Amino acid sequence: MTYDLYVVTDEELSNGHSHAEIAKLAVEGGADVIQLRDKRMSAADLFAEAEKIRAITKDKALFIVNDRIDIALASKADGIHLGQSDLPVKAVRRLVPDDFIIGISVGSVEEAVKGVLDGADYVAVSPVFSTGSKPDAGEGRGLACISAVRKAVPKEIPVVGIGGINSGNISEVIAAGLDGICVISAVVSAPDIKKAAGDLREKIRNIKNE
Ligand SMILES: Cc1ncc(COP(=O)(O)OP(=O)(O)O)c(N)n1
Ligand SMILES: Cc1ncsc1CCOP(=O)(O)O
Ligand SMILES: [Mg+2]
Repeated sequence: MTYDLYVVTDEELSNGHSHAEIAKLAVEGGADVIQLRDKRMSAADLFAEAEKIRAITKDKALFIVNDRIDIALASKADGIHLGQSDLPVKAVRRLVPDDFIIGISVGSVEEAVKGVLDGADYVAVSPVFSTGSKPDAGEGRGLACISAVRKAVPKEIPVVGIGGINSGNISEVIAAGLDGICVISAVVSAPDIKKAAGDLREKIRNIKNE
């Protein structure tokens, strides 16, 4: 299981694609992880997209649901992504099977260490750079935060990063310590989602093999 290329869906930032269409094209391009993220859909509509994405990702990619443990469990997703203002990791850990993946957004070493102690399976430095894709994300934490978090958490815990990452800065974020990169616009807003995912994944693999 790898977190090399982690694609977060966003219908509003795509050129007319549904979450499931984005997921299908990204998986065809080689995405390792798909996160369903939508702050506006009804539970019924979100569940319908989640079921489609579960089928698309089966045996091909991990499927993570943002924020919503009800949708994640009901759709048999592989895991959930939680932020600092979402349900606490400890509370969700009590609800889910042992192999269920819990990811946590972190903006500091302290949040990363606490997240792992509470039971998170991966940490996401968030946001790495400032981004227009999440207006309330705040200021970028920068490369120093990546390096500090990577040093502070056990090597078995993947450290990914999100926010303003694209083909032009992958090298530096991986050099700083990221195990995988999470993107919205670099894939979802591209004219050819499959090609954008494929190009990014190839670049990540090449950098890691250098
Ligand atoms: C992989 C990944 N990292 C960070 C986030 C952001 O989570 P959060 O801070 O809870 O903000 P919202 O995405 O819920 O607006 C994420 N979703 N995925
Ligand atoms: C969901 C999320 N969480 C922190 S930044 C962000 C948005 C990332 O989008 P982009 O890859 O387009 O900067
Ligand atoms: Mg959240």
